[in-house]
Amino acid sequence: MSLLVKICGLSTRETLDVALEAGADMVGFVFFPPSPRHLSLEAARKLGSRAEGRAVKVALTVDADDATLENIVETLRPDILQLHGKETTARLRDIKQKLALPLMKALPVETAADLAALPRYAGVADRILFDARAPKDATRPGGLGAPFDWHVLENLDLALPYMVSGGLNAGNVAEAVRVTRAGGVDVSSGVERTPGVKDPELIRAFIRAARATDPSSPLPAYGERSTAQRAGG
Ligand SMILES: O=C(O)c1ccccc1NCC(=O)[C@H](O)[C@H](O)COP(=O)(O)O
Repeated sequence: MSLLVKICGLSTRETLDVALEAGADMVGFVFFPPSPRHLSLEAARKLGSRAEGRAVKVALTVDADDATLENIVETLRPDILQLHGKETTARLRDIKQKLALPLMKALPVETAADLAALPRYAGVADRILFDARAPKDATRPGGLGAPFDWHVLENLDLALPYMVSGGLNAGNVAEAVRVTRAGGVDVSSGVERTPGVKDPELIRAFIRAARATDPSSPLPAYGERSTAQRAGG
């Protein structure tokens, strides 16, 4: 199956269009006020309708309560929820039962010990996102532009679809895929000129570099599978 490419933290119509036209499979929208990529619900409504049917819409939240999630689902109409906080497996089951959407659980990685959390989440999440663990003094748990040691995942044997993120860019994405054998890649800082400001050429370069790692799919992978298939794995 071809590599899934996610551009995360999109917040303008122009850069969303660039990501969609360049063939991103997934487009991520951040709902976390301390983030420079945070979206208002009204902006989410507009960007969500623009992306409808053209890529998997990912709503990214951090330990959000039910009301916040319900508002996001109503306005963005996401295909999958990315839970990027300390959400427990019980909370994932609760969200699944209430919202009936696929869940991608972000797991912070610094050392191999961080993989201990994987078995319990693999039993309830639909996808796993391995992201670089944020420093203790970070203002947000992701989107920090720093990679983790991908070799931590080199012997991973996981039936669940998983993506890798953290400090990716056009220059290192091929190595990240080679070492981790991830089925998807996710980038935010690596396609920005300044935090929260996506750059069209960096978006295009990243997607080209990611596609080049998978000669079986020179074309954008999005058209090959339904939105639901991409969202759920
Ligand atoms: O992007 C953010 O601002 C963010 C804020 C709070 C929680 C998660 C966040 N991003 C999560 C993502 O999926 C990022 O794409 C991922 O962490 C990679 O980010 P980067 O290292 O900047 O490419």
